[in-house]
Amino acid sequence: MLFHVRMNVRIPHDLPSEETAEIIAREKAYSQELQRSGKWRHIWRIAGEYANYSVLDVNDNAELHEILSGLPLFKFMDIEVTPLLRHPSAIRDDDT
Ligand SMILES: O=C(O)C[C@H]1C=CC(=O)O1
Repeated sequence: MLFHVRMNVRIPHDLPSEETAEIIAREKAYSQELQRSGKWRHIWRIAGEYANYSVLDVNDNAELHEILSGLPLFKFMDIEVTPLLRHPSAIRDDDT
């Protein structure tokens, strides 16, 4: 199942910089591992915002929730999820 996910990040300004850097490093490793596994298909920075648009390919809603709630930055994020399905006019074979 494909989901479009918008993640808006708001890290409190008073969080110590070492802690912020450590969380961001863990976030990067977590997301890159999921990208390598094929679960996290796309990640795009939204220009001018500390936010991203991502496409995740997961088995079900429960797996999506597990992945999103496991994000090291989860507690500093607002997340919007949109379920996707193949468009009847799509011509690419690899976008199901
Ligand atoms: O920077 C972001 O958009 C937040 C986050 C999501 C994946 C990742 O590596 O960082």
